[in-house]
Parts: sequence; structure tokens; C-alpha cells
Amino acid sequence: MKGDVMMRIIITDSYRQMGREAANMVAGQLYLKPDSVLGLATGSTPLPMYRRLIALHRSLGLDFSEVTTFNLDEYVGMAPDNPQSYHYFMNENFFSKVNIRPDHTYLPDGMAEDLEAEGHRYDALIQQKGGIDLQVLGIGQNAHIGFNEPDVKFEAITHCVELDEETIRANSRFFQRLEDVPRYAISMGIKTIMMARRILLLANGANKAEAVRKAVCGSVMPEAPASILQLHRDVTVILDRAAAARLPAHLEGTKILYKGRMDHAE
Ligand SMILES: N[C@@H]1[C@@H](O)[C@H](O)[C@@H](COP(=O)(O)O)O[C@@H]1O
Repeated sequence: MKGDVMMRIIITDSYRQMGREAANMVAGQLYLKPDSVLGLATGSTPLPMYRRLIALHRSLGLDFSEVTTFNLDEYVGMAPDNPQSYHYFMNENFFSKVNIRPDHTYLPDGMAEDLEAEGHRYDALIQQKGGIDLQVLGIGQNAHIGFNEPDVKFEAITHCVELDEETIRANSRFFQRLEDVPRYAISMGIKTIMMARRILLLANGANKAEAVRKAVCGSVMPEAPASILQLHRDVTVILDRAAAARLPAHLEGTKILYKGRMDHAE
């Protein structure tokens, strides 16, 4: 075990279970600190987590009134009211369905004229709000986190990135044509992500298994941006079985929990 660094890995039976586990962690965070600052992600991976959080809000009154959120990224040139934007995604899938204050939800501004200045403003704002307590991450097939593509600079803060062809292809499923996928995004940098107090990495599906292996037990290197998470002191990885398929059965310094069926109605 490297110092006191330890990843906790939770393998669940399904995509839905992965979402439930993740939502439980977020709910636990809010229970202890109702005015938490959450770092949030888009993509299909966190959708069941958002659904479960909404269900917890409706059934148990899970309270978001004091919560502040910062999203990882946004496409460059995409206005918040564009249905393909991450602003729109977050409103549709989460913000509009819980009692979070709209002026407490932040995403990088993809329309900013000076993207470098916007990156600095965004990071400064995160610190001004006390820093991120819990950062939720998905992972790209090339092991990107946020939009930090392979060969990223680990010291980067929020900045403009050119997307990899692989990422553009993967994200084209949300667009009518491949040519419509933006080629640039503004994303929290690795340093911004690593400054979060706790990190929750989610992945499901066989197409993420290799990226998960690199993140959890590959060499720490810029070619696999998520591998940097091995150096963070409080990371929980929640997977479905397919995404966990390439992990060795035993990992030194890693606590693997298996959470099988434990389920009841949503
Ligand atoms: N910028 C996002 C990432 O934050 C996300 O983790 C990744 C995986 O997306 P999905 O969850 O849809 O597989 O895609 C995008 O590129």
C-alpha cells in the first residue's frame, strides 16, 4: 500500500445498482454537510445516480437547498439553452427536479470569449466557495476524466481542450451527425479535480473495462489521465461487473467490496 492512499472499489450487479451506490454516497455526504460543494459530471454513466437522488429527494426529502455544484465541463461555443449543451443536460436530468438553487449551480462558460480567463475564473470560484467536497467522475474509453484527454498536463486547471477523435466518435451518439460534435471543450483540469476532498469514479459497461483497469492499476501517466486518481487519498470507484472485468482479483492497497443484490423498489 502506497502511504495512506487507498482506493475503495465497489462492484455492483448492474448499471442501476451502480447509480444507487453512488447516490447513497452523495446522500451520505449531504447528511454530514448539508452545504456541501459537489463536483458533477454529465454523460450516460451518472444518469441512474441522478435518478436515485431525485427519488431520495421526493421520498425522503433529501435536501439540496444549501448545496453548491460545479460541473466538470462544457462544449465550446455551446449556449446553455442548446439541448446538446451540458448546461441543458444538467437542468433536464437533475437541477430542475430537486430543490437546488439555480444560482448555486455552476458550469464553465463555453461561450466565453477568453477561455483562458474563464478557466481561471472558474477555478477561483470553486476555491471561493470552499473547494469541492465530493467530485463525481465518469470515464472515457481512452481513460479521460472530464475532458482531460490522453497526454494531458497533470498540473492543468480549468482550460480549453481539443477533443480526441475517439471522444468525438463516442459522443456523436448524442448528435445527429458526426460533424455536429464540437471539437473543443472547456474542462476542469486534472489539478482542479485532484483538489477535491473526495472523488467518486463511476463506470459501467464492457467498453469501459480497459479504461478502468488503467485508472485503478495501470501506471500513473498522462497517456491515461484517470491513472492520476491512484495518487488521491480518498477515491471510491463504483462499477458494474462488466466495467470491472479487467481488474485483477486482488489489488494491493485496494479494498474491493462486492455488493451483490440488496435491492428493493425504487
Ligand atoms: N466529458 C464527458 C465525461 O465527463 C464523461 O465521463 C465521458 C463518458 O461518457 P459516458 O458516461 O456517456 O460514457 O464522456 C464525456 O466525454
